[in-house]
Amino acid sequence: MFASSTSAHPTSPTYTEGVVSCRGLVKIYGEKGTSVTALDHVSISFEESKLTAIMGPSGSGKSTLMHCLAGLDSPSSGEIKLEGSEITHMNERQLTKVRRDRIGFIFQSFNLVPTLTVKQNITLPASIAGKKIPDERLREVVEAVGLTDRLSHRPSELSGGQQQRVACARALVTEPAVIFADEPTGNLDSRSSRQILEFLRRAVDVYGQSVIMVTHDVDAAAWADRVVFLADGKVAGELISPSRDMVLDALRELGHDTEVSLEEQLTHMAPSGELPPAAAELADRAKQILDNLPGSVIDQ
Ligand SMILES: Nc1ncnc2c1ncn2[C@@H]1O[C@H](COP(=O)(O)OP(=O)(O)OP(=O)(O)O)[C@@H](O)[C@H]1O
Repeated sequence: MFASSTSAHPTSPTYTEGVVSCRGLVKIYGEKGTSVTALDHVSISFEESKLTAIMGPSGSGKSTLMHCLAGLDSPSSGEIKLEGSEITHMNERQLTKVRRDRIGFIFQSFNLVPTLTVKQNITLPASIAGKKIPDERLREVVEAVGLTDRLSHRPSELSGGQQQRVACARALVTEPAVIFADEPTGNLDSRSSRQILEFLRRAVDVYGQSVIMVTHDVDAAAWADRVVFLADGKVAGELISPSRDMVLDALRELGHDTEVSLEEQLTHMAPSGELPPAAAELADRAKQILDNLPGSVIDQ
């Protein structure tokens, strides 16, 4: 099943130490009898200055992996290294410092402070750490997200896309070792999603940032340098420099094609008018049901 990583077939990732890596990571929630193994011996490494997408069906462990790697949740066993330092045995104070100084977060729900202005939101993590962001750096990042004329606005005065751009600027401004993005485009329309993905791409290509993004969105994944697939708490394969079609094929090969909604497939229907697989299957099923109905029902 696994072939060349530049084809549509996902390959098994090899383990080498990157900006973030984990080895033998296990996360079990709950007590014996009712326990859930969310991560089942995951070993994976994320290279510096790359945009990596993590995909997989609901419940496959994507958020758990991201939360463990970011020091927001503690694994049951295994090791996690951030920039070469083992974080699994750090105490809460050390972890807080690592999260504050070396990690940027972008969440689906933006997580902005409503009473603060855009500028204050962007500089908040640095202010809490008692650091001043150099004016030049702030100007550069604010310009990159296109918010120069919105700095004194409150989040409620911004669109969803603009709010997520504030969250992106906040994550980037302190130049963290890695930015974790949990479904960063999940709440956005396609235009705003594109702006966020363009921004994340630039953060990697221009600023050399490392971004790890959980997504269900095939289009978002196609912006990544690498897509890692999870299934049942395990790494199921990966793609390097994937196209949208490669991601779709890999999801199908891994048996995850239910992740691609019919609506999404219809949006990308081939110009020839050919039905995408899920729509064709649905049409077939509808036809079978109609064919098997008694004539009187159809005539009514
Ligand atoms: N706090 C928790 N307590 C108990 N079980 C949990 C907890 N968090 C996650 N799980 C379980 O762990 C498994 C992995 O969950 P996780 O949220 O990591 O999956 P996911 O791939 O991110 O899913 P989704 O795409 O739906 O967000 C699931 O079976 C989930 O029910």
